[in-house]
Amino acid sequence: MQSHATLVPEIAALLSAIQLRCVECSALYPPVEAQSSSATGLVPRYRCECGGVLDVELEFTLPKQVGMQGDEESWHLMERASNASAVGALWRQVFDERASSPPIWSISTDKLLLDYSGVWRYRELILPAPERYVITRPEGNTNLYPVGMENCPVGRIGHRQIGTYAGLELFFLKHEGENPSGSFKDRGMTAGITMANMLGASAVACASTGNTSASLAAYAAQAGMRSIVFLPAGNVAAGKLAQTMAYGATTVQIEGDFDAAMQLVEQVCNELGIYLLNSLNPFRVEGQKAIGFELLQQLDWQAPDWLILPAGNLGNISAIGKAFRQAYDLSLITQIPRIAAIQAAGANPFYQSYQQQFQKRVSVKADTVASAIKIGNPVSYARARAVIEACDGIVAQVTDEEILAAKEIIDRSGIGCEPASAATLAGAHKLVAEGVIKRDERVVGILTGNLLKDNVTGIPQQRNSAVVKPNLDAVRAMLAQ
Ligand SMILES: Cc1ncc(COP(=O)(O)O)c(C=O)c1O
Repeated sequence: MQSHATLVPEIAALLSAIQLRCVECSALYPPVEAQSSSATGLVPRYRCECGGVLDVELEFTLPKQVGMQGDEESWHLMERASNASAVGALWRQVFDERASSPPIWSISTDKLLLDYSGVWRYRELILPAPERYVITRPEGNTNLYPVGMENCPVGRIGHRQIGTYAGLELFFLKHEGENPSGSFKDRGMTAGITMANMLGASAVACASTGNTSASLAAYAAQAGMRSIVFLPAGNVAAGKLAQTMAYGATTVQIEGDFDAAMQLVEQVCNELGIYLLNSLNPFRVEGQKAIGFELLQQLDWQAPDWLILPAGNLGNISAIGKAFRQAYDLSLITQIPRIAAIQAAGANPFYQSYQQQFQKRVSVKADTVASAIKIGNPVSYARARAVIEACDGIVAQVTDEEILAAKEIIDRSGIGCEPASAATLAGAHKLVAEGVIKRDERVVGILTGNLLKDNVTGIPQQRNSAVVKPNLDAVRAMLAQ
């Protein structure tokens, strides 16, 4: 990484505006520290001295041109207005203007333009990086499918079986498997790799159950950086492993589980000066906040009653919970959704801890068919716990059978998802049946990964498929069966 002296002034200024706060003890740190003994010059900080994880703090500034009807002075007055809803309206204007994808090539200036339609639509709330350092595919801008039951006023016929299964009248699924590498990880990765780029990193690394590694490898390739990934051998779905290797990552398959890989990568990065891009890195969490902002904007800033999502390493719940809180503080919304985190019963440390009112942190030996959430000692435990407590959220668990039953419904509706994502629908089904979520409440569920990531687990290999002779009689006979 670059030394402090060689950081360009605009990056040095951005870094000095950012502080990292420990989620456990509130200690504050700069995002990078100069260390003369280090061969790399600048040392990024991922943890507090007390071992706690860190959270980005940054003051938000509206872009100047927005809401500037009069002179600059009146704009500043407006910006400082005590009328919170007026400020909320200004932010909404910024995000609404950017939501439609602009041309990415300007003939008049002969310049490539940054696509602001996805994650970077919210750049002031995520990472106000100078444009030329931003590494983006672009990502985000994923669909929010209305999937409510029969009497739902919107949505496709084939999708209603999802709402019927959940027992929800107004239900939406946001498909994060529609991101460039096929999972929500791309949202955090664009922010994380942009920070790596600003710091002049030449190599990046992560531990992964498969989706982070695929995303990291894709973005590192784009940035011209080396990527090194640590995977639990034999526990990564073939599609994810194929992506990771095809994008050129050095792939270290360790004889151990994800939790062991996570411990190892942290050591390796600290010792060898490689930039760490797990969600332990607080800038990954900042990028993933865009899921929360985007779904609120897609609902015209009318917050849903509930958000449901699968929970593994707990980075995503931390990010979306933070986004909801910030959207509320900026008067973009008037109510904070409750969050339901769903764990697989065989990989349920967060659920067990929740059952004990979070009095103690639990870790387990994880085992589930949903390999993406096969995690026994989640890194973002403290962040996620704070989110659940602040939003009156809940943590539930579902069995592998419930996950696979829900996956079949999502797949057969034509939307499709990977096994871990189906925990969302399995959780909705269970929580509505138990009366925790009411059937007339407005609910958004997150589908975290694409169906093609794992083309084996939970996919009937035989149904509706047969090899026949190439003639009409054979086809007739087959269809009649
Ligand atoms: C498809 C999928 N769903 C859910 C998760 C869990 O997200 P988190 O680890 O942020 O809790 C992951 C994490 O790898 C994932 O890949």
